[in-house]
Amino acid sequence: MSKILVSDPIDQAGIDILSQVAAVDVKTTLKPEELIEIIGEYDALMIRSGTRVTQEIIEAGTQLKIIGRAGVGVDNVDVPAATRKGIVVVNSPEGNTIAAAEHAIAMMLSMSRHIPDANASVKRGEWDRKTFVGAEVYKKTLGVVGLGKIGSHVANVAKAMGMKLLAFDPFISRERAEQLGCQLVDLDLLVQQSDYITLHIPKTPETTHLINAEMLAKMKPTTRIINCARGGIIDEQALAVAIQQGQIAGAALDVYESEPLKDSPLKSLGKEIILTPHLGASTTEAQVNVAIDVAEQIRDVLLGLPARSAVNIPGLSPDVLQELKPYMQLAETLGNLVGQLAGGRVELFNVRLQGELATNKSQPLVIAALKGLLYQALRERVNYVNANIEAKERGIRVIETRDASVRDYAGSLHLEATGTLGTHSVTGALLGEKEIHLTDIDGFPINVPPNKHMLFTLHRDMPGIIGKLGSILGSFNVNIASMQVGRKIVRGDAVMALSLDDPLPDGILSEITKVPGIRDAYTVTL
Ligand SMILES: NC(=O)C1=CN([C@@H]2O[C@H](COP(=O)(O)OP(=O)(O)OC[C@H]3O[C@@H](n4cnc5c(N)ncnc54)[C@H](O)[C@@H]3O)[C@@H](O)[C@H]2O)C=CC1
Ligand SMILES: O=C(O)C(=O)COP(=O)(O)O
Repeated sequence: MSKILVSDPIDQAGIDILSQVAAVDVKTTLKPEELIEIIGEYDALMIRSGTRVTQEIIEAGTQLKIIGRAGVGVDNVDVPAATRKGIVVVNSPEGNTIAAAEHAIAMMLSMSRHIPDANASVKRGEWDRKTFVGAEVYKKTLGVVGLGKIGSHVANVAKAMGMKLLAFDPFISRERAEQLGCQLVDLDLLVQQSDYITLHIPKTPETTHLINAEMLAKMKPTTRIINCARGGIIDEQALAVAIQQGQIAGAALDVYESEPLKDSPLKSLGKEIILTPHLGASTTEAQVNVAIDVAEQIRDVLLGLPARSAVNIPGLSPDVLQELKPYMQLAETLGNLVGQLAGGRVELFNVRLQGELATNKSQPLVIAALKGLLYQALRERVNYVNANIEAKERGIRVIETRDASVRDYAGSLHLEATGTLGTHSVTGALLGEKEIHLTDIDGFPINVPPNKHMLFTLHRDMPGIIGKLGSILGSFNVNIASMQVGRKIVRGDAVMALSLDDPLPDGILSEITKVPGIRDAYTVTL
């Protein structure tokens, strides 16, 4: 039975799903060295932001197949190291969007009305109404940095509160920003004009210290800044100085350069600053959402199915995946088959997406085909995550082409592998939405479902060949389940595809190729 380690607090709904397929250990107080020591036993690791999954942990996770982040940010996971080892990293891109957006709004209003300090003063027995005079957000300008899922919801709510909206996001179109009621501007203008600035971007090398002393100096003395995205996007030292010196009015932070926040000049500031302990995603609703979302993906991956929100498998969004699911197996089977026909080292791999598959959305099928192609060499070590890297390291050039005009089937795939031993091709399609059929081998039309054990021959179409082949297989005690000949012209070249009940014993191929008229024979195990 598989084993899953849950190393951060996860809602029980997620644990229940994981328990359907694996033994689940919940250990939420592990030190890094303790995690390294035990991770080798586990097939999957489920985390939140509390666990740093370093390269060292990934190296020690010799059985790991998947790391599930019950939330959005995967900056605490060494994703490139996981990718190199073929470990899928999944997250929950939308499960906590509303929670994080509402936290940002709550921070903005709490900061404007000094709610945390006013509350504390009443609880101390005071009744001080002068100190806590606040500011309204109505008709003020909110600058949204990062107009993705969370930033968009914040913009919608802020608009409803009567705020004027500026946005900075180099990857968002002007039309999208306008739809959200935001004027798209550059960061300089945004920081100069905003009364409130809220950050909703990932932490990357480009965004680290994006808000630094220089940026803070451009802000108005009345500006308040909110960071519910990632620590380190604001330079904390520079922020503390800017608040102390009255360069800006205040800040509300949920995330920090180093968590938990220990010694920091931010802690000694007064009512100008609000600090929460990374609570953006901490609502009952969001925790149920992300736990279920990620646990389902871990369960699926352990059952051999693809994940819907893998961060290190390109182009696999849930709706696309749903559409492509039946074709993924087709692509993988054909890749495996053509790899075995080609034998030797493959140098060029051409994947042609045909009919309704001839769209950009079908790109994951290329990876699935590549995974199939590499299966003979790498077995279980190749997966959707590392297939591209493995192909590159083996010097396999992958060419992807599309032909929407091929209409024999709704969608079909044509794979061609050229290697040290020559070129082979195979085409396949789905019948009745699920059943895989091989429709062409090396340019010869056939129509057979793939079988675990198969034999293909290239021969001259002439009387007696089939009989001779049958007797050889019989003499080796191999039972034929089905047989089909594909030919272009009568008595010309032909391909025979045989499905066998038994594996082919060693030595049988040389017997088969001795039959006059049989030029080549290939065994395939799928
Ligand atoms: N405090 C908390 O508990 C939570 C924090 N988060 C964090 O919130 C952030 C935003 O999350 P989502 O909205 O779900 O992500 P998203 O991917 O939907 O949006 C991010 C946006 O940032 C933009 N962006 C990327 N680089 C940029 C740059 N250099 N300058 C300006 N814009 C840039 C992207 O184009 C995208 O539109 C992430 O850092 C995530 O980790 C998310 C959930 C909870
Ligand atoms: O989803 C995210 O990016 C978050 O920051 C939430 O973090 P958490 O799961 O609450 O540790």
